Amino acid sequence: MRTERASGSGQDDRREPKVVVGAAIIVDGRVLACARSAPPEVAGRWEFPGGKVEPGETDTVALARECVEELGVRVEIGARVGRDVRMAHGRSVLRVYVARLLHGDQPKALEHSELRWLSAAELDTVPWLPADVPIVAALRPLLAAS
Ligand SMILES: Nc1nc2c([nH]c(=O)n2[C@H]2C[C@H](O)[C@@H](COP(=O)(O)OP(=O)(O)OP(=O)(O)O)O2)c(=O)[nH]1
Repeated sequence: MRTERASGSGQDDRREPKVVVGAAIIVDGRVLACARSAPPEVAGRWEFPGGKVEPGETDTVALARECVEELGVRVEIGARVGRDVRMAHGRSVLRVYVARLLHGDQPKALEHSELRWLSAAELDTVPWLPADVPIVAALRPLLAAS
């Protein structure tokens, strides 16, 4: 007989995965790629700016907050890029949206070690985090068309 495992908080392990949102900020056919500075196991890998959706936040609110915290920019969030990608043994998913810079804001590396604007042809020139790879593939035709 199958028994349900419970976590320390009393919730069972089949609850919805936590969502990490990322922003594919596109300007003139290039997307902003960001090199992680921490923690050590992912430092030097590249990602989309973003982070965990906190309780009570929508994806859009979380992404706008993270773009201010990490880059100092205001963004408008658009369409999804690719599908949710499972991470951390299925306990969380990565969900990426197209984003547009507002009010002439220019991204600054407030938390990342480096920022680069990559064209479709340059997407493979940086080592992306594993979960980002299928999303980068979905992004390529969008960049090429823009
Ligand atoms: N932001 C972001 N995180 C990603 C991407 N791809 C990927 O595997 N991740 C992973 C790395 C981290 O384990 C997790 C997000 O953690 P985070 O540290 O960015 O989130 P956060 O800003 O909310 O962090 P914190 O408040 O818990 O410190 O998702 C991506 O493209 N963007």
